[in-house]
Amino acid sequence: MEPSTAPAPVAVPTRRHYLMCRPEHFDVTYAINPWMDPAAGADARRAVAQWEALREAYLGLGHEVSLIEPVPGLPDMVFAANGGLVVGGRAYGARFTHPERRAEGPAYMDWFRRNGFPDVLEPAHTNEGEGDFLTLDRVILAGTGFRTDLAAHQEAQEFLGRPVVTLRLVDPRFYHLDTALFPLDGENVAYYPGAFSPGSRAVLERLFPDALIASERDAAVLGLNAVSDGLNVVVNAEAGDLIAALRRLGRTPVPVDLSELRKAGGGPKCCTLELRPAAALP
Ligand SMILES: CN(C)C(=N)NCCC[C@H](N)C(=O)O
Repeated sequence: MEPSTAPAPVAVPTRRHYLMCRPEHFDVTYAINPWMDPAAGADARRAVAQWEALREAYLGLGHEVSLIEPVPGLPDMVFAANGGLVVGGRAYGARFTHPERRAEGPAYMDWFRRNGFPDVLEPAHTNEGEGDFLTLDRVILAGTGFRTDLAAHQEAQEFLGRPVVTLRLVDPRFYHLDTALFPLDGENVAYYPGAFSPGSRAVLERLFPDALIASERDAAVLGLNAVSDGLNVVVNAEAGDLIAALRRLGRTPVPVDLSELRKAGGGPKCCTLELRPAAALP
């Protein structure tokens, strides 16, 4: 972890609205990323207990949490972040890469339409929602390389009217952008450089000269799959160096144990889709 020389900015939390999906049907029955081992499976009861603690953490921080009904036969549906991208009250739907998850896209789009987000774009291009689109005040950062197509970056930009900056992922362990980077607030990010192509690393250095640079050790426990409200950072408890660095930056880490969900390759952010109403961003 590189020490920060810049004075810590004053961190201000804002109240968020999250969508989550209880992992009632969670299991590891197929392998679509290097974290998944169907022979080992997973324990849905343990996953539900860990997920409940995550939901409690958000409620304890004063955030609103809405729930989508889990669908039998869709064990990865708990990873709500992949279900779409909601910015300015508009919902850009997901279109999953792997057939095993394809039915999740319409399920989430249906939820958006029925729950106050009628302006939904059914995507023409493959994209896995907030797994590969991370929203800051001025730009949306977008990952490609493993799941989300480059053409989806354009599609999201046109639909949402916000600049989308493409970042290329190169390490299969970090197959979604939100495994390798998270917004600390509306203007700055934390990331693991090894997950990105040289050109994308240069882009990140230009855009975020004061970024928090995370180690491979923290990235390898999905420490960067974290959720910040501007002050409080809900983060995998095993990411010790990252947690210490957040404290030094004046942030409040909120460690959680999602080790059961990590068996499918997910962490706190994967379980959390932010619903940004119109006028929530500058
Ligand atoms: C953004 N991230 C990392 C996630 N939302 N990950 C969860 C997806 C896990 C699922 N088994 C898959 O491979 O699609």
